[in-house]
Amino acid sequence: MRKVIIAGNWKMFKTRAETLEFLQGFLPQLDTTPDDRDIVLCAPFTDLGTLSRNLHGSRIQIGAQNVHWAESGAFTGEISALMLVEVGVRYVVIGHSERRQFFGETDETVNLRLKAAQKAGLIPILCVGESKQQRDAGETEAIIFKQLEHDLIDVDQEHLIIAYEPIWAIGTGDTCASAEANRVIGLIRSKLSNPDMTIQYGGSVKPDNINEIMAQSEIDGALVGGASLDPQDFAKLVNYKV
Ligand SMILES: O=C(CO)COP(=O)(O)O
Repeated sequence: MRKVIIAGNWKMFKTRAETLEFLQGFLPQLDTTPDDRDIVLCAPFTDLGTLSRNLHGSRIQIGAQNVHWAESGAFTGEISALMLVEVGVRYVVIGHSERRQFFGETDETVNLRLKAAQKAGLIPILCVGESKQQRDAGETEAIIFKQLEHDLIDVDQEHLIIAYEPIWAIGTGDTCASAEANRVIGLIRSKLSNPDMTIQYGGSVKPDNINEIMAQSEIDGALVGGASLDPQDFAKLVNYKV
């Protein structure tokens, strides 16, 4: 049985006060959430301690949005996997398209981060996906296969989640048709040594399309940006019905 994970990626949103306000609105709505799904919140570094203190004993697990590959060292501004583990983090997003696009992330550094995260006991959420230009040029499969081939060198596929996030669907409201997301995720699965890996879809997932997305046979969850910021919307997402 593949594990279903609904994860919020807060990106660079929410101060500590806003995080507490979110929890106040969201937590009471978890009472009716079926336990066949895991829930993860991937927050900015400065919110991780707040989440950890306030989610003790809760079913929500905590994720970060990046991690450096070295265990420690003179890397001003970076955070190590051990530092994340120490504040109660269990998951970490690696290779998000925003990091590949704006911060020089390459398949080589993604691979280093994946291995360092796993070594410390974190479960990476590896993001892959094509741009609009690549899709229009018919390169979707080639781009994703290339990402997987390089990113996964010597990576443990038993302790890994993949998120298929077509770049053109992120933050645009232009969701990938669920059948197409299902097709691409099926192709991703065919390249893996662990066929039971949880593979999420990400890109404009909202309360009004989550049921259709989760009804797809290959899709094991969602990585949600914008709609995870609102406690009512995120509650609707984790309470999806198929
Ligand atoms: O990038 C995403 C999640 O990592 C998706 O963002 P949106 O849900 O805002 O499109």
